[in-house]
Amino acid sequence: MTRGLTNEGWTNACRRLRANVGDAVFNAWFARLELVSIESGVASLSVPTTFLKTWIQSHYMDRLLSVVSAELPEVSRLAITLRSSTRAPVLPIAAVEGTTDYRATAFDAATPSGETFVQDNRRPARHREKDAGTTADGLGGSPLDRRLTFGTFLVGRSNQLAQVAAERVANARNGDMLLYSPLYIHAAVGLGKTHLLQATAHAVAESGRRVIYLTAEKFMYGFVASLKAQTAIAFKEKLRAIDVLIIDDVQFLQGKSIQTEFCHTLNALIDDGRQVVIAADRPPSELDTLEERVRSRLAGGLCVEIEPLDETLRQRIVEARVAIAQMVQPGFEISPAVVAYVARAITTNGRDLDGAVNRLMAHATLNAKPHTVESAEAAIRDLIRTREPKRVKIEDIQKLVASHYNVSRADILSSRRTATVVRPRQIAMYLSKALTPRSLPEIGRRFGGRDHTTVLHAVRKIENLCSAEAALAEELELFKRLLQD
Ligand SMILES: Nc1ncnc2c1ncn2[C@@H]1O[C@H](COP(=O)(O)OP(=O)(O)OP(=O)(O)O)[C@@H](O)[C@H]1O
Repeated sequence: MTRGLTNEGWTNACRRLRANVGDAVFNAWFARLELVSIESGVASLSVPTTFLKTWIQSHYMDRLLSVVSAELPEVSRLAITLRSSTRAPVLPIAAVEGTTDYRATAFDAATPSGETFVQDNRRPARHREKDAGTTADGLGGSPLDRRLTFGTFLVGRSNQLAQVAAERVANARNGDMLLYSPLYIHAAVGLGKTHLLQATAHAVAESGRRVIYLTAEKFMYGFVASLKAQTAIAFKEKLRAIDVLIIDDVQFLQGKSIQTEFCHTLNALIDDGRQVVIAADRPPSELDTLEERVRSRLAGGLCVEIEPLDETLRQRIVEARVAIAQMVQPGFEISPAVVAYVARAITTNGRDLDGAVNRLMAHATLNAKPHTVESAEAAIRDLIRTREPKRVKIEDIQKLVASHYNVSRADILSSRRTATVVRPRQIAMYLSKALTPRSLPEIGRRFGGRDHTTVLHAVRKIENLCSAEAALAEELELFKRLLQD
């Protein structure tokens, strides 16, 4: 059987299983199950934890075998194995190996103007992204990526303030009164800091002003190299002679003498009315490795955060990426339903959205047919797992705990006091307190109208048991992960 058919069979088997056991149980126990191989009638399936492996083996082997063999008739036995958390799943991902970085394909191959870029794919992804493109400026700054402009930066509620501030900086003219310097932009990974900083650098350069964009790493490297070559004074003068200094990833700035130099440069530029723009993955007050005076100087201008991308913005980013991908692969079609699905499923950041479109493109080529929501789901399944913890519902906690302990949700809500029901009920109450913002009285109400003191007693009891019973502690950890995934 070809890999494409095997993938399809596996996806269908998962769908059957979901229909068979229901969404809550499927999500709890099977969402992380992956097909590794089929050899001599044995389908090898992997899971990430021993607990899941044991649970599936002791409760679901028959049902699992029946759905798998119904879709993949060559399978007569199953083997559940443990996979390492770092290894990439073998199927279906192996089929698109080497193409997971979206920029290495669509975004690299063509810009909206059709321009082609060359890039060294052997360099680590992080550096490749920051240093992609070829327009190194004459001042020894980090190279700018020509694709990262204001034109390609999509604006939504989460990044509007940062975008407006950056554009103001970019549009200012020498001699204008500075509104804020430094402009400090912070955000979690992949939310567009580098994009915005490089867009600013492009726009400033186009206006004829002198701009330098440096990663903190490059700043450190440049300073140390100039010290070695005894050209430190020239290095400082060069930096202080520019109109706009842009430093990315300032959280990586290390070393006392480097920080002192950095602080001098900041002071010299800001005091002289020049613009400084900084980005980091946290606010200045949390830059623990930086000296206090550097932190306070960084906090002295305008500090804005890019917040997680909302669904509408994610959808627009996916649409834009698909449009670029279509320049490379004209037959590549993604239906609005699939775009909406990707935007809903990938909640983490722009980089993961890039990765998802890249996956879809590779899978579409492989399968030679347009994606359905189901095939898209299978193609990007492992990317979805890296998303932020979701809001947990008390009802989901009750369902999961009940299914784990082989009792019904009605038992948990009932007034039954047998040990087989009391313990799951207390665990579910404990998890409700730990994973939701609900108050004790609210939790009590949601557990069959119990008093808040009953909930408090349950929470304390499970906390105490956890310190004595390692197995219970491990089980609770797993529940938490399953519920938040
Ligand atoms: N608003 C946006 N519009 C268009 N593309 C975006 C937007 N936000 C993020 N992206 C894209 O998401 C990817 C990651 O963005 P970027 O590299 O700028 O993130 P970052 O915040 O600098 O991440 P890191 O902290 O890892 O350096 C890039 O391909 C970028 O173009």
